[in-house]
Amino acid sequence: MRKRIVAGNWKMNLDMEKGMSVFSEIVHMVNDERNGTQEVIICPPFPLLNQFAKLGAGIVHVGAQNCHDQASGAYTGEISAHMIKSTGANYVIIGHSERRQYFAESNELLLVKTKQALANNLKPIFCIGETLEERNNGSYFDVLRTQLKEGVFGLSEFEFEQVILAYEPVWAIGTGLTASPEQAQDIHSFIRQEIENHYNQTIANNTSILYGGSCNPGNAAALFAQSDIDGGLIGGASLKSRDFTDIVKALNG
Ligand SMILES: O=C(CO)COP(=O)(O)O
Repeated sequence: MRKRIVAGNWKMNLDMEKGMSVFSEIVHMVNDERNGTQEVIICPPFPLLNQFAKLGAGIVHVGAQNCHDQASGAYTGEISAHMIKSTGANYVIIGHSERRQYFAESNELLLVKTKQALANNLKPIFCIGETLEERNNGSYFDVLRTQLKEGVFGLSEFEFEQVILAYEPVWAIGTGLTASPEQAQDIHSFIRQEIENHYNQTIANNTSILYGGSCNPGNAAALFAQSDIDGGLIGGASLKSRDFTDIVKALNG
């Protein structure tokens, strides 16, 4: 059976002191709310990974927000999947729309990054999503299909089984405009069908597909009640311990 997951993406927010304080609160609160079938993950900026991996104590897991596509070498300023793993983190977000947009990351590059992550025993949280223009001009199914086909569908079955997918419509990220539960379910069921077409039904049924984009304590329960939505990838609301924990609670049903 697939896992239900809530992951927080802190993006480039909070410093060491504030980050430690919010994360400690989250660990404490999630410990009280915990339900063994769920996975709770926080993806802070790189400098916080090691401290958080220790503090998380297996109650809240830790992931990075990006990794480099090469194992090591002369790439000033970059961080490898191996380095991330060595901090105690177990996850990495790959292909967030902000990376695709601001750092020109292509589907092909993201496939290489995903392989690097897997080679270092990091679970990739692979993001796909359409822009507002693509939603409005009706090309979004094609866009999502291409992101899957040129990206994660380049993995073997064995590799793909380690991947968590996240559907994040770009028009819903940080805008307060959430996809309705029906709109999101529609896309999630399309993604699951694409997985079945490319791999098989068992793999499709076992893949966790998270929704991301202005998810908050007020709308999380309705989104998570959809049959193909297995949790959320949370931006802004993951920076507030109470809001984030309320979203974790919404996953309990
Ligand atoms: O980009 C996101 C998570 O990766 C979503 O961000 P918001 O929840 O702030 O819209």
